[in-house]
Amino acid sequence: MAVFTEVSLEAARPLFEELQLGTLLELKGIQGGIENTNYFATTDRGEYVLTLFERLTHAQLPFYLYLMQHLALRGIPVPRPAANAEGEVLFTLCGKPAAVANRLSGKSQLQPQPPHCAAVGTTLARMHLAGQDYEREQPNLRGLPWWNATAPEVYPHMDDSQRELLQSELAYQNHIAASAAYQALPRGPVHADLFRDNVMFEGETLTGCFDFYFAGVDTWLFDLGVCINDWCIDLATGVLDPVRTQALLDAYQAVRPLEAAERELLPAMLRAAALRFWVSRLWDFYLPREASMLVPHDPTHFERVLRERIARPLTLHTPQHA
Ligand SMILES: Nc1ncnc2c1ncn2[C@@H]1O[C@H](COP(=O)(O)OP(=O)(O)O)[C@@H](O)[C@H]1O
Ligand SMILES: N[C@@H](CCOP(=O)(O)O)C(=O)O
Repeated sequence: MAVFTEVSLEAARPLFEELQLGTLLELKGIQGGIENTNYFATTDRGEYVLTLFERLTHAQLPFYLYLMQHLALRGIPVPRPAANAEGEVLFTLCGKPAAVANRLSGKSQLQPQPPHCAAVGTTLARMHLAGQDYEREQPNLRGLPWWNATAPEVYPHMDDSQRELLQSELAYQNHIAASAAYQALPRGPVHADLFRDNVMFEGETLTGCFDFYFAGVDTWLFDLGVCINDWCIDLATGVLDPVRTQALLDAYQAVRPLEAAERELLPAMLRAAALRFWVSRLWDFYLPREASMLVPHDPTHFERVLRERIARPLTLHTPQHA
């Protein structure tokens, strides 16, 4: 379910009028999603998505919504939040922060093939470059400081071998983060959660990326690691599929070739990306927030991925176009 707040046509109509999106004809609750209330909205002008934010506050949302607007204006396929005459994109509906964006066509590709991975690589690199001149600042709130703060909360729930792995990986990532090579990595606003379920395709054409609510400023390489760890793996084992990995990396590098330091640190960032989702899944699993509607994902998946990245670091091949 993903309609936590019921919205009537009458309640939503004034917002669509203010946004000059036409007369609202239909609202249909979207069943996917676990965090927000989402409706497909039909007006006499087109198809939109109405989102009521159930967790994020009015103060937190502008970074994400204006980032989506910034990227959409630069031709990146992301939902563009509709603005009123004053340029505002964040509103209040039924007592919740709310926004309206265009509806993306297509559907998620949950069994990606090399062309899908290549499309993700191309779009990710274009997104990174397009975000360079975004002016709002917010760190990745699920970055190293959060992992360091959260690990002690989950240690009591782990067995010895898991705790040792988490402790040693955190020590390794703190060491990497302090290095000159890491600090020189290019960075900017990153999606930070561009998993299979956050991208739409029509056939092999990528039609949109959505769910920017974990975005923040971080290294572009970390974002690349997040994508590879989801799009290019065998989900049962966590093992990287060499063909899909190469397809994603080649496509990314055809738009933005990796710098020498990035090539060197990619194995470390693949580990960082696995650690990030292992920690968040452990936290969601063992310390569910009161009244949370979130259904926790399996933490052992990313424990497996992390062990795999440590055991078999990725070796980079020369890109096809070089
Ligand atoms: N702009 C959009 N265009 C088309 N479908 C969308 C759009 N935004 C969200 N959706 C649909 O709504 C579902 C839930 O959205 P998501 O952002 O993942 O919600 P949640 O934040 O609750 O997890 C997605 O799986 C997708 O099917
Ligand atoms: N991709 C994350 C969970 C983030 O939730 P989302 O549904 O908002 O993308 C994970 O797999 O742990």
